[in-house]
Amino acid sequence: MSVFLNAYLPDTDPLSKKQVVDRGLTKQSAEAKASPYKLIELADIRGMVKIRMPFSHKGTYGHALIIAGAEKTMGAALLCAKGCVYGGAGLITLSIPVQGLTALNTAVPEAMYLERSELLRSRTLDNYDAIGIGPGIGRMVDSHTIMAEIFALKQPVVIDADALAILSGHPDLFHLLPKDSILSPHVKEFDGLFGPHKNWWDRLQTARTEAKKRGVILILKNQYTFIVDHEGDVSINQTGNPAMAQGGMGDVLTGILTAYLAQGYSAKAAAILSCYFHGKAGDELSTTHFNVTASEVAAQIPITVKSLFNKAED
Ligand SMILES: NC(=O)C1=CN([C@@H]2O[C@H](COP(=O)(O)OP(=O)(O)OC[C@H]3O[C@@H](n4cnc5c(N)ncnc54)[C@H](OP(=O)(O)O)[C@@H]3O)[C@@H](O)[C@H]2O)[C@@H](O)CC1
Ligand SMILES: Nc1ncnc2c1ncn2[C@@H]1O[C@H](COP(=O)(O)OP(=O)(O)O)[C@@H](O)[C@H]1O
Repeated sequence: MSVFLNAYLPDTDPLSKKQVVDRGLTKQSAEAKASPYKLIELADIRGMVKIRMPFSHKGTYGHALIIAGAEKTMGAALLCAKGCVYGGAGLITLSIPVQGLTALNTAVPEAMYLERSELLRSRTLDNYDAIGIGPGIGRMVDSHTIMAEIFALKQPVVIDADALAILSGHPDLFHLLPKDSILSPHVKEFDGLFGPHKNWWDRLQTARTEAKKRGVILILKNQYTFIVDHEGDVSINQTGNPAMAQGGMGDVLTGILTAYLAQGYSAKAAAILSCYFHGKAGDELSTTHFNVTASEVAAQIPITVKSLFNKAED
């Protein structure tokens, strides 16, 4: 029986009711009329995860830099760092305001610290395999200059939360965004970037056009999260549940995304795997928890990934 796109949207419109969704990312690709809308299935995920190899070491899994946090939103930075640690990056450095240093050393001792002022020192940014920026940065001093320096590296970067707001206010900067970057807006952030939309169908069409035009991955977050790629294809993530509707959940996702990029996954694979495991971790926790915290989701990630290799069911 066919599945239609409207089942995955929170509102109604006439067009999504007619749009068929393919089950699985590759099953229909050989057919002439493959749908641009595809459900992410467990079998897709199994084929994408790289196993951890004998003799590998921390250097094998990449060095991630997270730029996050402000005095009153240091929690966002710590949650993002936790997402990155549990997401499996080999080394993690967190650039936060100095007031957060004790909290960092206490809550996430695996992560190293980089002074904000160091970010603009020559060649500092060259030391990292992946950079994620945004959770809780608020009105970070020098944000425009720092983002311009990061973009000048011409490497994919993960952009979330307040960094999206900075892009919304600076089209010149948005224009410089490196190809293969990952943007992870929720609906309000998405409309902040691209203007208001009358419904989710329209929003998805804008996402497809913009992702193609800019050569980036757009992760439009919701109960069902849409991962829109450079071809304008939309991978629909089905994991996740309302127990996860709590502050900081997106900050953890940003950390996981940065961890997967640092580990050498393509931007699209990083986006698909991160969204799948983030939601799946929340699903596993919700079997015993009425609501789940962002910290718990982060800590569940390695367990969720490991269980992929233990279970044969689909
Ligand atoms: N512990 C910490 O330090 C934390 C720090 N954080 C950090 O703080 C910064 C600002 O975060 P923020 O929550 O104040 O603003 P933002 O996320 O833009 O929301 C504004 C309004 O948009 C809406 N809305 C949001 N999501 C939606 C959705 N999925 N679907 C639909 N609507 C949605 C909602 O409006 P409503 O629908 O309630 O009218 C909401 O009130 C940011 O950097 C973040 O990383 C947080 O992560 C929390 C933990
Ligand atoms: N009802 C839900 N079902 C599935 N996933 C959810 C639900 N509510 C929130 N999430 C997930 O939690 C994350 C929230 O991100 P975001 O709004 O940026 O949070 P924050 O800014 O508090 O970190 C997204 O990944 C979203 O998919």
